[in-house]
Amino acid sequence: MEEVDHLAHERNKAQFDVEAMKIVWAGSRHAFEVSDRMSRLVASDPAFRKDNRATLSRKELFKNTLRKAAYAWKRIVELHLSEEEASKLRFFVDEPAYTDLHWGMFVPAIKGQGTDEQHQKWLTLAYKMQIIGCYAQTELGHGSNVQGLETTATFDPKSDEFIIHSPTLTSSKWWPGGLGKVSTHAVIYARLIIDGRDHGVHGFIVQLRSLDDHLPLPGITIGDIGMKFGNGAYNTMDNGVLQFNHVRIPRNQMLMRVSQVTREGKYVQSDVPRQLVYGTMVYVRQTIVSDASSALSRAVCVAVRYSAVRRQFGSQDGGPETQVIDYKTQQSRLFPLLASAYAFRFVGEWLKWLYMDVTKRLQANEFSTLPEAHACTAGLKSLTTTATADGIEECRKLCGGHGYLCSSGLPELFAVYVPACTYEGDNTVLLLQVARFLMKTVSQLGSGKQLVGTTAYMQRAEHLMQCTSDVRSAEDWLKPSFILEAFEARALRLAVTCAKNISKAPNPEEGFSQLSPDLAEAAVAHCQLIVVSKFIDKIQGDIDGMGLKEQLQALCGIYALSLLHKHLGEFLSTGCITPKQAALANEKLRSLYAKVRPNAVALVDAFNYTDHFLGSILGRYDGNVYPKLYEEAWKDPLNDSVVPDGYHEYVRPLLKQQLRTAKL
Ligand SMILES: CC(C)(COP(=O)(O)OP(=O)(O)OC[C@H]1O[C@@H](n2cnc3c(N)ncnc32)[C@H](O)[C@@H]1OP(=O)(O)O)[C@@H](O)C(=O)NCCC(=O)NCCSC(=O)CCCC(=O)O
Ligand SMILES: Cc1cc2nc3c(=O)[nH]c(=O)nc-3n(C[C@H](O)[C@H](O)[C@H](O)COP(=O)(O)OP(=O)(O)OC[C@H]3O[C@@H](n4cnc5c(N)ncnc54)[C@H](O)[C@@H]3O)c2cc1C
Repeated sequence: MEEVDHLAHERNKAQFDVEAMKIVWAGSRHAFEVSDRMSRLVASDPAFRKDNRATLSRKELFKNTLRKAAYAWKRIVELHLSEEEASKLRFFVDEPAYTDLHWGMFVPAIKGQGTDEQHQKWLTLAYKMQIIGCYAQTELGHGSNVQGLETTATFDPKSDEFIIHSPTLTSSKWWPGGLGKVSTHAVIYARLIIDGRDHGVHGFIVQLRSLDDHLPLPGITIGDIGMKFGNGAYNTMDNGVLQFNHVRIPRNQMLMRVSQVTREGKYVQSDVPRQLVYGTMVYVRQTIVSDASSALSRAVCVAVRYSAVRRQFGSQDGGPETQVIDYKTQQSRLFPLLASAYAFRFVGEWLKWLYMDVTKRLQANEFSTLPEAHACTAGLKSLTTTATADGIEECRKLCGGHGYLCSSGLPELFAVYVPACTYEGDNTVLLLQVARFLMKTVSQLGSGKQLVGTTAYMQRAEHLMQCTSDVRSAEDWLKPSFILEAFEARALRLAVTCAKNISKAPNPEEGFSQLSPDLAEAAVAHCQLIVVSKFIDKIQGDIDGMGLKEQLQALCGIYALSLLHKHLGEFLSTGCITPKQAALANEKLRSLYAKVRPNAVALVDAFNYTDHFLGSILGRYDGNVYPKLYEEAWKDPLNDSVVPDGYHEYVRPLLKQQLRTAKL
């Protein structure tokens, strides 16, 4: 039977070259080709099927994940895939697994904090998966407060070993992914104790399980911490609990790039900043920003396609009803999310560049850009994951009742995604890190210190503190200079107000604590400015392809002006814009929605997602939603029999009783 594209009429309306946009979305032609090839490889292989996850029991689900991870590794080896290809393949398998932590944290922790010798020994094993590792930092009693960790690593000069110990219940490692059932090794974070002196938290490589029978080594207790939010979802991951009872490891298993312990038990701090112990978190936070654009774009792809398929009301003379995507309210909820998906993509690209740049500098012992890299990764991780988690849920609502079905793919996407607001740093805790950085920067204003990078705008404090916007028409709001000035003035004024209020407190720490809600808002304003400015930079760079610039300009305008609308109170109360200018911004926003409307389906096609990856009947490429939704319902195990199990025990007696009552 010939396949019908129910969305063809939408695709025909597109005013830009979708194939060219796919390259822009992917970052380069090469990235597009790798991504396209790997997604098809996964989608065409029945071993990677994932449509049954919500109905499997935890044990079946977990075993199935182990099977897929092993099979993925087999394919990676057989096909001689590069690191880039392998990581894309795992991405498209689309199932949280111990491998995420092995490749995503264990390997980077050793790479970033280990010495050359340690790389040689441990990375060689890890790259071949002859050992499997996880990242065990968080404890039952302490997650956000890394300095508060309780696990100890006490140096024993007699045997040249560290003794790893969990002194309390709250010091049990708790949460690390891959730990519960699979990892053979871990990078453990513990307090280094030498001769009774506490040198703070350091990383250690510890073997947890035997490589022969997988049993925990003596002195080690490990298990899974139990079911998590949602069916399927993150329950494919064995987040674990771990306790040590005086476990001995050789001295050379402390990660010694940042500081060393000598044979004699001398603690040596190199000139590398201590904060590099936190380096793996900086790396992962940076990857989380790109992942946010992937998760949000996926939800938006489902919601846009389905909104074009779904019709409600407005039928005239027996004609079709209105596509829900044509309702302005639907557009005002959906298009800012579409714009955010693109915005996060571009800021993620930039952040990756920033991270590489810092890494290069660190290698050359140049540490000056580390605080900014920390503030940017922490802030953007927080901003993008909060917006993405909220955005996925909004997309589910945008799909009406059918969005609540697991077959829409959205409940599972939300359940898998939402812990990103917590892991790798709670989002509020991270915003307060940005705020600390901002307060430091504000305190340097007027000192003659040259501000660079993402705080360079503060250099123009004198102007930004008193300027009023020159916007006179709705059209003016499309000009990058007007948008940037409004966002810069708002961010700076919020930060400066916080600094002034802190200075009134008895001491800075007390002031910071009292003002922390305002500080978190100032941090959000600063981070939104970064996203807006990187979007503008992207558009001002080289972009080839028919109509691409126009579409991206419209999306950038939607991103910025919808934020302006949402945070209007801040823009008005800080005097950055007038109520009249706010009304003009809203007028412009409406016209941008109209501009994007005919291109909406093509703009989500540019993400190049296969139906396998989307995992959503509502988001199917061909828009053939109703027959497939109907078909899918019959696959539910509850429909295996017409009369359900339990009818005879629990339903029939009730009905009989009612019959007797009725006869009375
Ligand atoms: C909140 C902080 C940052 C607090 O750090 P602190 O040293 O106690 O206190 P502070 O006075 O605020 O900071 C001291 C100083 O350290 C700086 N700093 C802090 N973090 C970094 C960094 N990463 N890079 C570079 N610099 C950093 C701060 O800016 C401070 O600098 P300053 O003294 O002001 O110049 C820290 O405890 C932290 O990062 N907590 C969050 C814990 C976290 O993210 N855990 C992640 C566990 S792994 C995980 O969740 C994996 C999930 C993976 C998955 O499944 O995908
Ligand atoms: C799915 C998942 C996977 C994980 N994987 C790993 C892993 O692989 N390895 C690992 O080591 N860890 C892992 N974690 C742990 C994770 O990193 C921590 O949960 C996270 O850092 C938050 O810490 P917490 O749980 O202690 O939150 P808490 O700090 O207890 O937060 C609770 C509340 O207190 C607030 N709060 C805390 N401190 C402050 C403050 N100073 N100021 C204002 N408000 C504050 C927070 O905003 C939050 O609202 C994982 C967690 C999850 C959910």
